[in-house]
Amino acid sequence: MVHVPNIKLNNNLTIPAFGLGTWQGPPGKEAEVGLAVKDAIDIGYRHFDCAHVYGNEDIIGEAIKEKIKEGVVKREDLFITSKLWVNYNRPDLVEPALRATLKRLQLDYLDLYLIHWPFAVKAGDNLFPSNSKTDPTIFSNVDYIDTWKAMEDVQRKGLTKSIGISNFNSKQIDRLLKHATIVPVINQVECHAYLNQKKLRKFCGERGIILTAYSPLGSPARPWQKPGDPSVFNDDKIREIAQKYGKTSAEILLRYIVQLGDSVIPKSSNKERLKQNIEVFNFELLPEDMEFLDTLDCNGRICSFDNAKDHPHYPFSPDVEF
Ligand SMILES: NC(=O)C1=CN([C@@H]2O[C@H](COP(=O)(O)OP(=O)(O)OC[C@H]3O[C@@H](n4cnc5c(N)ncnc54)[C@H](OP(=O)(O)O)[C@@H]3O)[C@@H](O)[C@H]2O)C=CC1
Ligand SMILES: O=C1CO[C@H](CO)[C@@H](O)[C@@H]1O
Repeated sequence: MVHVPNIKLNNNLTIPAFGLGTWQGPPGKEAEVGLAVKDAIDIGYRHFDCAHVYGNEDIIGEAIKEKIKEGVVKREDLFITSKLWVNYNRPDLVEPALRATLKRLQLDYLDLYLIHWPFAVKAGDNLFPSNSKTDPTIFSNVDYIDTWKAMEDVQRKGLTKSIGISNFNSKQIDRLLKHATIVPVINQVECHAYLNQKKLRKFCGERGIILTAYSPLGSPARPWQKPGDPSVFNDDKIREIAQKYGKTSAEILLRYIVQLGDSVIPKSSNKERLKQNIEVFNFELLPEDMEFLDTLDCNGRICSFDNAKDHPHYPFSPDVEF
């Protein structure tokens, strides 16, 4: 069984440094995730990153239930994250949204619940509200501070062990901390060799917040990819380092994040790749290779949610450095 180290959170709980991403990019592939979760549990994965918007919490819930029933794991061995989608950021919708997630996952509590994005869209059950196919998204002006207060309430009620944020920038975190009673344990952000988040990691670390790195392989199957987009996954320089260690590019990219100290959540639905990915704890990159990988940073963000760029709580405006 693979041994995955834990990272200590600011509330003295821990998060496994490695987990499985469950966002299935291409539509129609939702069912694959059930098999992937079951394979992953057999391999030794204990940390699963879910979200309402991924549309597969029910399938993941079934897979987890099956593995608990088989006696392979107990609920308390698992670390399950989910995220509040932006149509439920209004404070009175947070608890019902979390309860619906728990129902789909067939769980009594989450280990971690995250605000998925700091901006909100029109409240209601439509995840992507717009007036027509060509119209832009209908946004709302819910303040993430008010959402956070409701997140604190659901933690107090025991519906989740910890709460955190995702896609928040440094200014938003500072503002949140001025109003928060509970400090977020995690900021889940895009992080890979083209966007290594050095400044945000330091900033969050000084405030007791750990980063979880999403799209650590550069999300090579993301639906909005265009031909010619830069690809960290296919970078020749990473391939060269991989050859030097007798590893794959994926292993080098994942080991890089692990050595930066984040929790990392690559997605795979392939049993061999699930095994390969979690074995990044059995080798180490030399300091000179870490330094070289640092030089590849080029602010290469791929998950930028451009639709929301004019929203006052959009996190990636050019006027905010990190
Ligand atoms: N908070 C947020 O806003 C966001 C969170 N996330 C979370 O982060 C997770 C990971 O990010 P994601 O965007 O999915 O992308 P990743 O960077 O994890 O890349 C996943 C892709 O890489 C392929 N892959 C995985 N392992 C290997 C390997 N060893 N060799 C070759 N190819 C490999 C997978 O294909 P295959 O399945 O065929 O192996 C899949 O197509 C998501 O699933 C989600 O849980 C992601 C985006 C935004
Ligand atoms: O986690 C994510 C992946 O999918 C979503 C869209 O469908 C993204 O917006 C999001 O941040």
